Amino acid sequence: NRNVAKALGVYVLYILFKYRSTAMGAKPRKDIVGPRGLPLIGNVITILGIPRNQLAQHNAMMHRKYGKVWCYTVPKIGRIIRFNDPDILEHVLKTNFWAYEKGALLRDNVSDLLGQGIFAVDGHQWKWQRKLASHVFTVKGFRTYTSEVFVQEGQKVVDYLGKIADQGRVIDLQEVFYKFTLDSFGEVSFGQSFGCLDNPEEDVEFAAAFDRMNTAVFNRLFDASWRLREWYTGVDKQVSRDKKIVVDFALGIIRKRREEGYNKPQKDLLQLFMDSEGDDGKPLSEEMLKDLCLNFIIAGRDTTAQALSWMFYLLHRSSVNRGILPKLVSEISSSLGNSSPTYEVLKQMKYAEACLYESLRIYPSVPRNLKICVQDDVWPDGTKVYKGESVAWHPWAMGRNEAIWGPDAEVYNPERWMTGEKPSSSKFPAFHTGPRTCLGQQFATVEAVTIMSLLFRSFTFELMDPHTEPEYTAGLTLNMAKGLPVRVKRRV
Ligand code: HEM
Repeated sequence: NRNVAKALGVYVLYILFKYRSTAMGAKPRKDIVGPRGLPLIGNVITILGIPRNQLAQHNAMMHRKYGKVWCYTVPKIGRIIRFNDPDILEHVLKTNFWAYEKGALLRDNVSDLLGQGIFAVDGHQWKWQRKLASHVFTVKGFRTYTSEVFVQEGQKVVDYLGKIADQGRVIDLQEVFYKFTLDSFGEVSFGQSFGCLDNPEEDVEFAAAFDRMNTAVFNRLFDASWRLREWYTGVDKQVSRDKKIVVDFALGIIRKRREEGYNKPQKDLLQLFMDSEGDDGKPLSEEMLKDLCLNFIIAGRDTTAQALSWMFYLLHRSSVNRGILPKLVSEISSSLGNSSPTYEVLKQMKYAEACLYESLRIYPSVPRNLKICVQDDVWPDGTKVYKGESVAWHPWAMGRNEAIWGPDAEVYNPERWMTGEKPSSSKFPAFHTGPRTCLGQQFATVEAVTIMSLLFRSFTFELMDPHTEPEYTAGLTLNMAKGLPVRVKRRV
């Protein structure tokens, strides 16, 4: 009837007026700057128009235009407030930690890959997993065990690169680092390597499946209708197949361990978790053991391999300060000589650590991040954040921000880390900060310093293209799209 039609018309006009420049559902706000959006859909068209591998650059450009806090709106997610400031980061990730969560939307998008593991969950679920995992990392002997694994797997890389050097071949160093970190993780997590370095020229099924899932999951974060898209394109079937490969692998190892028991002197991650209790005082379920181990592999494999790749790029690119590499090589030879690296010696190699962290400042393996506000909040600069709004920060943009790092922010200068006063984790958030800070920072640092020591002690490297910055792939982490082709020579 006419009255209903009239009421509907008025309602539509009201909605169109209310959401004239924001996505439907996002609270319209005049107190915060950002690009004007379209009625009902907000800024979604602009966002989708940004090439996925240019998100970091785009975000840095927007901060230059709008300052340290700006926002946009998209359907389903609502308002996303972006910031680029250590004080705000400290507030969001530390001071007012409980006011922000990863949220159900993220959990839903990534559940195929992360299940109910530590990375994906919030609140009580996260708290007890964090407590358990933190305990495992401080178990006596775990550090020694892991550094022995790094040396053992690193030696395989040295043997392989020796052959490549003798053949005069060009090699993708990033791929070698992926194999090294995955095999090391296999040993550390499950007491068995994935075998990538035993036959480095061949693909390993687990790694290939894992990589495809990673890409599929990342693409979901940009697409509210991903279920439909994946069904239409058949990606859903591929994801199911890949998930089965990854999950069967992990469950197979867990079941075998249950049947055969464990009698090695050093416990791997799986055994440490199997010997622990859940928050209900009972042993962990198979499902939880699988999620925990897979979350650790996800956390540590790509991040560390990429950090190594970007560091090798920065150390060899044409614009590098020529004094850095000789200083690093000299520290390696004076600390190690010809002996095998040990945890204690590696921890003393401060210049090697500085080279790694300086690289992570410019190329953080996790370049962007986002949380959902679950309690209204006010930031130190006065910005109001309402429940349901998302907040996002960009370690990539923060590392290049002159207001944070000074006019030479874009220069690779490990000396920044040698002054005795380390930058706070809010200024350098490559490993996150606050209660959810990375549990594997020491692990990753020792792993990276081990492999770089072994490699620089035996080889020299030459980039095939030292003048061009490698392109990134669209992904949760900063992968080089075409790898890092290098020529390797034996050091004379
Ligand atoms: C260069 C290497 C690494 C970088 C740059 C890095 C960075 C990060 C970042 C940014 C987070 C926060 C992610 C988020 O919650 O959104 C994180 C969390 C985490 N990382 Fe790392 N990570 C590295 C290596 C590792 C390694 C080797 C391990 C394991 C041995 C590890 C274990 C974890 C775990 C368990 C968490 C989750 C902590 C929690 O939610 O309470 N990471 N890492």
